[in-house]
Amino acid sequence: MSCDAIGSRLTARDIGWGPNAAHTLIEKVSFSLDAGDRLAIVGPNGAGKTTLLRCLYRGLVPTTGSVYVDDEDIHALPARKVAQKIGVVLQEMPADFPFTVKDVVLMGRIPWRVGLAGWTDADRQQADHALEHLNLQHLSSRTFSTLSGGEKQRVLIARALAQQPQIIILDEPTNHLDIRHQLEIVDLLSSLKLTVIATLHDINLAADFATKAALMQDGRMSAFGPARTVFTEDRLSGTFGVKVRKRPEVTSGFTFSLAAS
Ligand SMILES: Nc1ncnc2c1ncn2[C@@H]1O[C@H](COP(=O)(O)OP(=O)(O)OP(=O)(O)O)[C@@H](O)[C@H]1O
Repeated sequence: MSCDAIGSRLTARDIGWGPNAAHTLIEKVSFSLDAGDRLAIVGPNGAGKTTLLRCLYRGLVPTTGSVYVDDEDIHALPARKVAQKIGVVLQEMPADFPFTVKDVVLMGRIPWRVGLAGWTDADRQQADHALEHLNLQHLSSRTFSTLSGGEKQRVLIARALAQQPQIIILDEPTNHLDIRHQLEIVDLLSSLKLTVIATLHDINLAADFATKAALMQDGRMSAFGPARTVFTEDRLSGTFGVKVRKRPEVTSGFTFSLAAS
């Protein structure tokens, strides 16, 4: 079942991308994840986090460098093969989607479909399992576009799980969620054996969730490593230009305030 799937290794080597030769948005990004790692990417608005994610899931072809999943260069693989390995949950929500929740989750099975065959029993089981995992069974017949932002987000995560990927990439997955659902999603992602890569704006949530962390600043990955070594007062204040204090009694208890000018 989707929740028992094992993650893959992912290696990014010297990734760079820009809309044209004179304009680079990310440069020389290199890092390596072991199977089952959970990477939190944090950084200021416009630092290049989403652009990096796009290169990692083959949404953009990097202008330099390569991305490997278990030694296979994803940009040399057909899109369908990559979709069998990497599930993606993006920030943009389809606004007017005339499908039920169950239909949307079943769409996660498209990379596994053979020819024009309809959904198989295995497809339906995977979709049901993902719906259960996200506590969404009661919404399965609702039209997706009638859901709240938080409910939509959970459906899109269920769709990614139904895809049975080894790696799941999420762009600000807790954005639309209230605090309880934020914690539930982070808990769920942490309970998977998959390799997970997520951009997050909440540093404390990121510190709780991540085995590895990366700081992005001005298109560069300025720090990467075990979360506890990356999330330090000095590094965070240098990256965000704010005063950062760590509360010693809590593992992930950072407080933030504007630095005196
Ligand atoms: N196709 C593009 N052409 C030109 N500029 C772009 C393009 N895509 C993104 N940008 C710009 O590149 C910068 C980085 O964007 P990106 O979305 O990767 O940042 P981010 O770190 O994810 O930001 P946020 O935290 O605000 O979501 C931004 O200034 C953005 O406007």
